[in-house]
Parts: sequence; structure tokens; C-alpha cells
Amino acid sequence: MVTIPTVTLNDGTPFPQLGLGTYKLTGPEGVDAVVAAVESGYRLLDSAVNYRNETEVGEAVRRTGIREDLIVTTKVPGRDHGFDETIRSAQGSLQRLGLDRIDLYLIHWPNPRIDKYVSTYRAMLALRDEGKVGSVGVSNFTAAMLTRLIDETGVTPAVNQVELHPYFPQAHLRAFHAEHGIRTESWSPLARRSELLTEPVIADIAAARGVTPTQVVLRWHTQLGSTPIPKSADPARQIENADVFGFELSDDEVAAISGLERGRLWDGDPDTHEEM
Ligand SMILES: NC(=O)C1=CN([C@@H]2O[C@H](COP(=O)(O)OP(=O)(O)OC[C@H]3O[C@@H](n4cnc5c(N)ncnc54)[C@H](OP(=O)(O)O)[C@@H]3O)[C@@H](O)[C@H]2O)C=CC1
Ligand SMILES: O=C(O)C(=O)[C@@H](O)[C@H](O)C(=O)CO
Repeated sequence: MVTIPTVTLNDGTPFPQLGLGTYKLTGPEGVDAVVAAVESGYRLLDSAVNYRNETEVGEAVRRTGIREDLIVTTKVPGRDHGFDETIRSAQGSLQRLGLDRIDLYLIHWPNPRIDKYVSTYRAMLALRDEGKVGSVGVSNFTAAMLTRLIDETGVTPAVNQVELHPYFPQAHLRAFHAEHGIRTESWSPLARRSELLTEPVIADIAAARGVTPTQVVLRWHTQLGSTPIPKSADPARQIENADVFGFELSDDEVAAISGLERGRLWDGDPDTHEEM
């Protein structure tokens, strides 16, 4: 079993430095995969209404028997933006999860064209006051959107989950997060596998350190101060992915990996992408 260290969020909650992505983990195999990850040491689980797997994630949580040790994340979809809609959306998520609290609740995408993310966020804060939500955060927010949320509500999100991998290192946004005490979470941290894991710079560092390319990439995330949430359905790969806290990359190695920057994986620009 791997021990995944924690950091403390701006609301005082201990938060793992690495978690499990669950997009595409569905059905009985999905439940098994989430249970295997928790048995290997994962404590942070990332779900969403739009992954259609909250039922599976909740069932896995109950099967592990350590519900209180876990941080279960879900996300408000674009079609549920707005104060009352978000309250109803959370009720649906709690029902499907079969839990009495969402530990980390995120706005999945800002959808600025419909312009309801501030009232959505206010509803999430109300849910937190009621004890139905633990930490409140966002996903795919730009620095300008974060500034607006903070200015209009006086509450800084605990987390911003964004696209982040060596092809898209997000230096400016990470600096904004560091300045405001927002924890960065990296989605698609392995760049959905793609050709990233065969990049020579990564393969060379892995060979020199006696670790795998995947471990080099995930260690890079943690040293940037971000929590990666790699998805794997395979118990052996889950362990490989979590076992990144026993070695350290040099500053030069971190910089060389960041040098792979070339842009987003797909057209997921929060200023224009609409996801309902
Ligand atoms: N907030 C947002 O808008 C978004 C959030 N997310 C979240 O981020 C999570 C992770 O991102 P995701 O897009 O899934 O992509 P990842 O970058 O985590 O890559 C997942 C892919 O890598 C493979 N893989 C995992 N570990 C290894 C390994 N050790 N060796 C080789 N291949 C490996 C997986 O296959 P296998 O399962 O077979 O191991 C899968 O094909 C999602 O599951 C979701 O929770 C993702 C996109 C957007
Ligand atoms: O997986 C998610 O959380 C998303 O927001 C989706 O947009 C997803 O990344 C996707 O598959 C888009 O092609």
C-alpha cells in the first residue's frame, strides 16, 4: 500500500497530493477499479455528474469501509448552473452517491456565455454552510474568472482543477493560484497517455532514475505543487501511478519536462468551451 502525502487546503482540509480520475470508470468494472485504488492507498476520488458514474463511485466508497478517510469529488454540470438548479443538482449527486456529504464540490466548466457561475458558487457555499458539502472549488476557471468569484463573494475557492500536463504546464495560472492560496489539481495529467510517455526527455529521466515515464510525469506534477488525478482501470498501473513520493526530480529535470509545452490536448479553452 502506498502512502500519499497531503497538503492543507485554504479551508483547513488535508488534501492528497495525488488522486484517482474516474472518467470512463463505469459499471461493475468501474466499481472494482475504484475499490482497488483505495485499497492501494488512494484517498481522493474525482467524479462528476457528466461521467455518469456517481452511483459506482458511491458503491465503491461503501465497499472500502473507510468512507471518512476519503475525499469524494463531484461536479456541477453546465445545465445545472444557477442557485436553485445547483441545490437540486447537489441533491441528485448525493442521492446517486448514496452519501450524506460531497467532500469536494466543483463547478465543472464556467460556461461564461450563460454567465451563472457566481450564483452557482453561492449555492455551493450555502450547501457547505449546511454541511452537505465539505470543500468548495471550481474547474477550468481562468485567473479573471477566479478574480470575479473572489471579488463578488469574498470566498476564495479551495481548488481549481484544470488541464495540466507537460504539453500544457499552465505557469501563469499556477502562479495566480499560489498567490491566492488555491490548490491546483491537474486533469488529464498523463495527457491521456498519447505520445507523452514516449517523449525522449521523459524516457531519459526515467531510465536514469530507475522509474517509469509515467512516474516521472506524475512526480513533475507534485513538484509543481499540483495534485494530479490520473485515471487507470488497472490495479498495477494505479499502484505505479501513486508510487511517486520516493524520489525527487532536480530543478533542471522539472524545467526540461516543462519545455515540452505545446498547448492544450483539444479545444478545451474555458473562455469559449461550453459543456452542459
Ligand atoms: N474537470 C475537467 O474538465 C476534466 C477532468 N478530468 C478528470 O481527470 C482525470 C484524468 O484525466 P484523463 O482524461 O482520464 O486522462 P489521464 O491523463 O489520466 O490518462 C488516462 C489514460 O492513461 C492510461 N494510463 C494510466 N496510467 C497508466 C500507466 N501507468 N501506464 C500507461 N498508461 C496509463 C489509462 O489507461 P488504463 O485505464 O487502461 O490504465 C488511460 O488511457 C479524469 O478521469 C477525470 O476524473 C479529465 C478531463 C477534464
Ligand atoms: O472529462 C471531463 O471532465 C470533461 O470535462 C470532458 O470535457 C472530457 O474531458 C472530454 O472528454 C471532452 O472531450
